[in-house]
Formats: sequence, C-alpha cells, structure tokens
Amino acid sequence: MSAPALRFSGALRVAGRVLFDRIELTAPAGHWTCLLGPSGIGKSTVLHGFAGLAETDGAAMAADGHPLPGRVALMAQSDMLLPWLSIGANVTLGDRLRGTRTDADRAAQVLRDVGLADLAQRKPRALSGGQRQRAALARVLYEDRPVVLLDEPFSALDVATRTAMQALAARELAGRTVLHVTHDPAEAARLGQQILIMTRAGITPAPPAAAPIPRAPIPRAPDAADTLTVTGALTRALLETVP
Ligand SMILES: Nc1ncnc2c1ncn2[C@@H]1O[C@H](COP(=O)(O)OP(=O)(O)OP(=O)(O)O)[C@@H](O)[C@H]1O
Repeated sequence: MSAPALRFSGALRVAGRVLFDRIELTAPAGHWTCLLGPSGIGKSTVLHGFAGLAETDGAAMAADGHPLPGRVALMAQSDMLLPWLSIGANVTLGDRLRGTRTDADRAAQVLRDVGLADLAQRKPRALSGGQRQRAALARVLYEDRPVVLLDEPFSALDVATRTAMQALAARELAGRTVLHVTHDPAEAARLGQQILIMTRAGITPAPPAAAPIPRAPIPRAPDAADTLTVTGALTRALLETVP
C-alpha cells in the first residue's frame, strides 16, 4: 500500500457557489497534515473534494496520477453512523456496501482499541456523543486506506480520551497520507508534520519560523515545551485571522 501525496489546485466550490477562485494545498505522501482555520472558511469542503463529495473539476487529485476513489477513508464531521445498524455493523459497513468479506477479528480489534468492545451490539442512539465519535474513528481505522481524511475527529472527547485516541490514530495511520481538519491548535501541534492555516487569503503554512514544528515523532507529548510553543504560535495566528 503506497500512500500518494494529495494536491488541490483550483477553484473551491460548494453547492454551485465559488468559495475561492483558486486554492493551493499539498499534503505530502505518508505524512500527517493538519488544516486549521476559522469556522465556515471551507476546510470541510476541501476534504470533501478529496473524498469525491464536492464538485472540484479535477482540482483535488493524488500526485501519483492514479484515481483517488478506493484509496480514501473519510471520517466526516458528523459521525455518519447508520442508526438501524449496531456499532459493530457500522464499523464494517464498507464491507457490506462493497460486498467484501468482513474481517471479524480486525473489527473486534479496532473496537477494543477505541474502548467500545463492550458496546459493539448497541445502536448508535444508545451511545454518548464521544462514544459515537470513537465508533466513527473505529470505522475509518478498519477501512485501512492509504489516504485518510479526518474532519474534527476528536472534538467530542474528554482530554484523557482525546489524548489516547490521538496516540492510537498516530500509531495506526503511520505512513499514510493524512489530512486532518481541526480547530484545536494543541492537537495540530501534537500531530501535525505539516500544519496549514486556511484564511480568506488562501492556505498557507504555519506556524512561523520562530516556532517551528517540533522534530519529535508524532504523537508529541502535549506538555512538551516545543509542543506548547507551537500551540501558542498557532493560537496567535488563528486570533489574527479574526477581522
Ligand atoms: N451543502 C451546502 N450548501 C450550501 N452551502 C454550504 C454547504 N456546505 C457548506 N456550505 C457553506 O460553505 C462554506 C464552507 O463550509 P465548510 O463546511 O467547508 O467550512 P469549514 O471551514 O469546514 O467550517 P467549520 O469549521 O465550521 O466546520 C460555509 O459558508 C458553509 O455555510
């Protein structure tokens, strides 16, 4: 499984409306890229472009020239769990849709990894918001794709669970091309091997030269000095995006 770099180069549109005449983004192959930016700017729309869910006129592509469909797993902002299926069946939903054989051992393993082994038979409505978010994470991990798109994947979790799930995702998704939309500067400082900010001016690298992304492998310690320095620099950069 080789993970391609991702490139977005062109107009960004949603529902027939042009959000940006031109957006440029590159997510390096096999690396974790975090994308920050104000609410409503278009971050999810970029992810949807790579997932084939938005009209992009070919602007969203894999740099190796091969088609993206079949190589991408998306964890959307809403959990997208089917309410009539159990959590276990939701995790393996991709197999059901493709008509491929379910790997029950692997499904059980990812459910254990996200701490939901005991809740596999429950329906989504019988789970808390954070448990549903972990079920959606389990599904994206189960999919085992070289390109992984994460839209605020840890936003509903308490600090301890979030820290554990960030570490799990960093371990399980190592070597894949990850594009991760987040509102949390601390999360970007912990996980980002590239960190980008999207503003009305477009998508630009962050943080500044004075607070470079730490060399430490991900997941970085959330309380390491250089992680905190980057968190502060990103927070400042995000505050400056407010008009
Ligand atoms: N289906 C849709 N129809 C019309 N407009 C939409 C649709 N989806 C999103 N938009 C609009 O497109 C813009 C970009 O939305 P998008 O969800 O990409 O923003 P975002 O940066 O991910 O925001 P947030 O951080 O709040 O999730 C917003 O102004 C939003 O209202």
